[in-house]
Amino acid sequence: MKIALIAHDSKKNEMVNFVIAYKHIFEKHDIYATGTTGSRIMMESKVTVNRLKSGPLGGDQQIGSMVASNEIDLVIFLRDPLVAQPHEPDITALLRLCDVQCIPLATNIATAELLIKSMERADFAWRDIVKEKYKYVAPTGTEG
Ligand SMILES: O=C(CO)COP(=O)(O)O
Repeated sequence: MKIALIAHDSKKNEMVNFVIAYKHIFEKHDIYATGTTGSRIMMESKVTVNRLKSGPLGGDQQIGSMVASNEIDLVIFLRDPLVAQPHEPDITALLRLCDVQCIPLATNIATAELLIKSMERADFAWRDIVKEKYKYVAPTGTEG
């Protein structure tokens, strides 16, 4: 499965500790993360991460694009609900796309734990069926 991990600054320690605690699960999956979150996770947990751009520089939109193509199976986005972000429209768009595509989304650590434990139990097997059904096929005749 492909898991996206994103954390705002005040939640980055929580995210790193979460990945360390469930390292045995995260190691079995493809992890994608926004820039700074990804660096912290890689440095402190040694879990391999596909790092995208930093959130405010387009990282949330990169993950949103993967969600729109139904490529991401789980999004864990530890948001800071008390601090306004300069890229709030990108954040809202990503959350909206998760709902559009019915992608499991955790925005706090309590839900993240429930979802990661359910992934360990293979409760996410339905995602393989959905991905196959809605596989993105690039339109033809658009090149050049
Ligand atoms: O801003 C973010 C999500 O909106 C997170 O980005 P970073 O992981 O680069 O800090």
